Amino acid sequence: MCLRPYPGTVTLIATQSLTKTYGNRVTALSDLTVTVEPGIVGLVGANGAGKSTFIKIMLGLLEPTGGEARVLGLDPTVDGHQVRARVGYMPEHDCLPPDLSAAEFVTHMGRMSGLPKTTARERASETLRHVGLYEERYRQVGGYSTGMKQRVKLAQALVHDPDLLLLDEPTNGLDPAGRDAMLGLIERIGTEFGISVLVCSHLLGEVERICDALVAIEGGRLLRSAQLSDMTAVTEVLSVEVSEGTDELAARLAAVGLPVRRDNRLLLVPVLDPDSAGVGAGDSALDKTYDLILAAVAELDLPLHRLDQRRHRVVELFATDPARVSESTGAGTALEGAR
Ligand SMILES: Nc1ncnc2c1ncn2[C@@H]1O[C@H](COP(=O)(O)OP(=O)(O)OP(=O)(O)O)[C@@H](O)[C@H]1O
Repeated sequence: MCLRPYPGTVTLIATQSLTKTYGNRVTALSDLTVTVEPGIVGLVGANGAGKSTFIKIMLGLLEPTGGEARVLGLDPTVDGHQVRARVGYMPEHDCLPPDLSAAEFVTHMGRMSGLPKTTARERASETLRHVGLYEERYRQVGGYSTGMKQRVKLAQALVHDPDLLLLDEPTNGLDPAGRDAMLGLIERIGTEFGISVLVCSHLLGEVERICDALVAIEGGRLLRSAQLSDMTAVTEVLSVEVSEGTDELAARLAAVGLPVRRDNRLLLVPVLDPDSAGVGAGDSALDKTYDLILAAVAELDLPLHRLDQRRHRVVELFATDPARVSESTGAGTALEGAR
């Protein structure tokens, strides 16, 4: 695999009012206008949000019913072949022939992408080594674990050395160790090999771990597209957690003029208004707020567990129905579909 920088100035994906309706009944994508720049980008949304539909349109496998799309400057509805020559695709569901070895299958996919026979064989070995399956490459795929099958799916997407990888729920079915390994691989593909990656997922924790930017969709509509750092910018609220005496501390903070809101074990304290009486000239309102909290904790002699400036969370972008947000996956917050 050759080392190279991201194809810097090329916009990876651009859509204008992209719409896809299935059979005049289900609108999977609705008037979606978005631009995706090079890097590792997360396409996040609950199950049924339209992520797979988006990927299939980008690959030229589905026709949109309205609007336009460009992938690496190409129109997938007319240049599907050229798009697929430059883009690797890892589908969500199991699609591997059980009676072929990984080496045979990945070589075959390389041939399908137009590589000559010997090159395809060499590239298959190299790619399988890269995903950690070199020793096992002559075993039949049917006997592989889920984690190994996911790696074969990743290898076949990489075999023709694409400029862009489209990965649909790449950690599907993996245990925590397998998930970590897969995320590590995706990160290396982006950072070491300079291949841009669009990762579709309903697991916010995962994409937050490895992505530079996120495109968030809900019900086929764009919620937001931005750098991850912009989505998790600091707020004007401090979080305080003490191991005991939370009620006492809340009362003391209120008494010194800090309005407090309780969120389970946390006390949330807005940063003082810079013009308020307690903030002297030369003091920053933030420092003053920290000082008042630390003084209250010290006076009450409480064990301070945490004190920091609260950040926005990506999950705040999505509908706040708690039934559709679950923290129980081991991969951070998961967005649950409405269906
Ligand atoms: N071939 C199809 N015919 C009819 N409706 C479809 C078809 N494919 C998808 N849909 C519907 O379109 C909507 C978007 O589906 P899509 O698979 O793109 O979402 P997704 O975000 O990828 O979800 P998942 O992760 O569950 O696949 C859903 O309501 C889905 O039921």
